[in-house]
Amino acid sequence: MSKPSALVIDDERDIRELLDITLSRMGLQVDAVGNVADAKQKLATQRYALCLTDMRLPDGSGQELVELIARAHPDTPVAMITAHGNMDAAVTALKAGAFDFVSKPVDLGILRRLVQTALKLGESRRGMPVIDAASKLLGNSAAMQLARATIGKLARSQAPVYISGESGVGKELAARLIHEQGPRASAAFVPVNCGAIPSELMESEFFGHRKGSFTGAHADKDGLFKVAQGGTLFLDEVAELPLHMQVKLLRVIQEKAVRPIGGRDEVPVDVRILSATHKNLEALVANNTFRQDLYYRINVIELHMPALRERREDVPLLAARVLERLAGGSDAQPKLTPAALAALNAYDFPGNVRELENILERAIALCENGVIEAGDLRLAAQASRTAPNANMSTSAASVDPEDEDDDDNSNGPVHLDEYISQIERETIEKALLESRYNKTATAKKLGITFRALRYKLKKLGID
Ligand SMILES: Nc1ncnc2c1ncn2[C@@H]1O[C@H](COP(=O)(O)OP(=O)(O)OP(=O)(O)O)[C@@H](O)[C@H]1O
Repeated sequence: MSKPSALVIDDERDIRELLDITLSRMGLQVDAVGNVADAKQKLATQRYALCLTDMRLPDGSGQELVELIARAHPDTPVAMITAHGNMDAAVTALKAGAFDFVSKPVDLGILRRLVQTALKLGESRRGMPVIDAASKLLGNSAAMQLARATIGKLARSQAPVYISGESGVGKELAARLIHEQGPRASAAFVPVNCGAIPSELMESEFFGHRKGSFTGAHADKDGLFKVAQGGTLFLDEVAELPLHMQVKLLRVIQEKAVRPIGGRDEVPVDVRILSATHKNLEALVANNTFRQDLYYRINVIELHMPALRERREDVPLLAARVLERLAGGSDAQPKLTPAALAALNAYDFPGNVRELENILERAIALCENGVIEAGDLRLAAQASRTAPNANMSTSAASVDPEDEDDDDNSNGPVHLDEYISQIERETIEKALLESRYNKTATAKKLGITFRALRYKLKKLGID
């Protein structure tokens, strides 16, 4: 098999030579040129497995080359060599389609990893197993098809992606797919809920610590960046990062290196950062609770996951798959009556796909003979407390003939639901008080996950 080839564009002879030697030792055949015109000529005649370009060139800019390659040779990964600390140039290049950047003076360890990632992108084009995204991130609506196509493209880049969208829309699922479809798939995907780590433990959790660096540090501990080495770190609920951690994270992204607590040296890290929050991060930047510079760096590319009510046509497919999964392969899979399906189709789903899953799980428990009636969905009572569009929710409830006389029936199921909610609310409020409003401790006390607690707080309108 012929060697993969690389094109290096830098006007400094020393750097060209250094890159040439390093890449040649990695088994690449290297062409090294010193300006834009020569680079264009090479690109017109040969296919490259990788391009590395300097930012400032005598007859133009590296940015111009990045744009040209993204447009005319989209299969060729191009990385920008930036001046130390010039993240603005790196972000601009990533936005234009560069797959990564490396800053000067070039750290050879980081460069080697970058090259390996680029070569893997080539391998993935040559028949590595293809992930069927449509069977994981379900939905045939135009919005979901676009989301899946965007995810496929983002998987090829190393740029930080910020995934926005309401709670339960599938942000984590999207992040997993970006990881699984990309060159980092064989390394770890490490999701971390930034709201669930106590502020004082955060630095040690992220960066690790050395034995004896603080009371209780009985042994060396690897941080999450180390665990995710070569893979992806997914910062869920990134808005919950305290300001002191935001500063530290910014440095890591810039330097591509971490320093464990008590450690003397910085350790290079090769981790792609994906982040998400259901909060409006831009608004948090505006009121100074989230650093603008960090926002700018984690949000190089934004992927917006649409709310379920904006793609109602996906509800029947999602409902069918959830029922299938909950039935666990048994033949006695519960069925929705047409009225129940109509009620779901008209419902607003403030908690999105996660809420749909919860509704169906509860309906399976409530229904008789494996037939889910509209009343088993309990949409009306739930919607009156949570749906932003109460009219829509009421119309959903009216699809169910059984619910029509519920108002006159004080023993009816809606009242049972409210009674249960009341108990839930009291129990959660008591646990919150006892845990001094620490949500992680509250969730532990209640024996539920942090996410489940957050969902219930939202559902019950507890602030
Ligand atoms: N398009 C989809 N197809 C199949 N399942 C989905 C889809 N979207 C979401 N889900 C499911 O809904 C649930 C919630 O998804 P996920 O945790 O990815 O949402 P999220 O946006 O990260 O939520 P949060 O903001 O609360 O962290 C999961 O069980 C996930 O598998």
